[in-house]
Amino acid sequence: MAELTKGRVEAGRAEKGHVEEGHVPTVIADNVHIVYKVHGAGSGRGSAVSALSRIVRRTTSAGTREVHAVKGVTFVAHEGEAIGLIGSNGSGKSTLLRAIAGLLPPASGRVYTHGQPSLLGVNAAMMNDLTGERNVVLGGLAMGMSREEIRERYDGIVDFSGINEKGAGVEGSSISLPMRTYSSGMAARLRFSIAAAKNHDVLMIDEALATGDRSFQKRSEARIRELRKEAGTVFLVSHNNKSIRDTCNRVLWLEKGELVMDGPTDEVVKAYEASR
Ligand SMILES: Nc1ncnc2c1ncn2[C@@H]1O[C@H](COP(=O)(O)OP(=O)(O)OP(=O)(O)O)[C@@H](O)[C@H]1O
Repeated sequence: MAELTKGRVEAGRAEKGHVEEGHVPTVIADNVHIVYKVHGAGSGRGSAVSALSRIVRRTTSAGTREVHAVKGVTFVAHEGEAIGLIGSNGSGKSTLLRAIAGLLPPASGRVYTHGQPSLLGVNAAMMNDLTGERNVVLGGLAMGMSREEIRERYDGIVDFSGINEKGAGVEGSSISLPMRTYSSGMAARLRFSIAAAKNHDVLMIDEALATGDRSFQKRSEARIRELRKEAGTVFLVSHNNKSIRDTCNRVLWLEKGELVMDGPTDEVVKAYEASR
């Protein structure tokens, strides 16, 4: 399996003066293929007895199956773009996002990124037994903020999340309660708020907006627009076409791991909706 090549797009930076404003590349995916190897596929293959017998017979697992999740995807993302990823269930959206974040090595092809991409998933780790307050600090540190920056932005993060608002759950200051007492929506809001407090070169969001209520979604969409203005690139995976239309200026449409269409939001979403 080829190594993931994550080079900085120095060329884009170095030649910034020569590159048309707003066209500095931040992510280049060059014919990226991602293959999962699933061990223990097939009936009985996953049992301890069959694993032991394979060790004794020194055979490699006959039950290993490959899932070719992303097939030859190529695109260039630029500063200031918000790119939506759409497609049916299992079309490879999350896999492509994880590959851009450097969490999955391509079987072939390359991903070049400028700066450190941050993946904000609905499953981003939070410490359930710690209070929301402590999680803001830890999450901020994990995102690369200094303690000073976290102190400065703390109130903004909590206000943005709306965690302390009446009706968000427990009345009063929920931020001082352990995370395990939060609903999944409240936890997702806090995660988004922490990540959105920082300016990112490349921010990737996987369905995080789907969990908040409408007013939180509006705030999040506005913040994504701001992040774009601050010269970042935002990727958004969502099944909510409205969210994609309201937030993204460009859309990549994947089906069965292949890039079907790449273009302005309106055109691609229309074609996608017409195909269903
Ligand atoms: N960890 C894994 N191991 C093996 N196969 C996987 C793994 N994760 C995803 N897949 C497979 O890869 C393909 C693409 O999955 P992926 O989660 O990227 O799709 P998606 O477009 O994000 O789907 P959804 O819209 O349902 O979230 C699917 O066939 C899926 O079964």
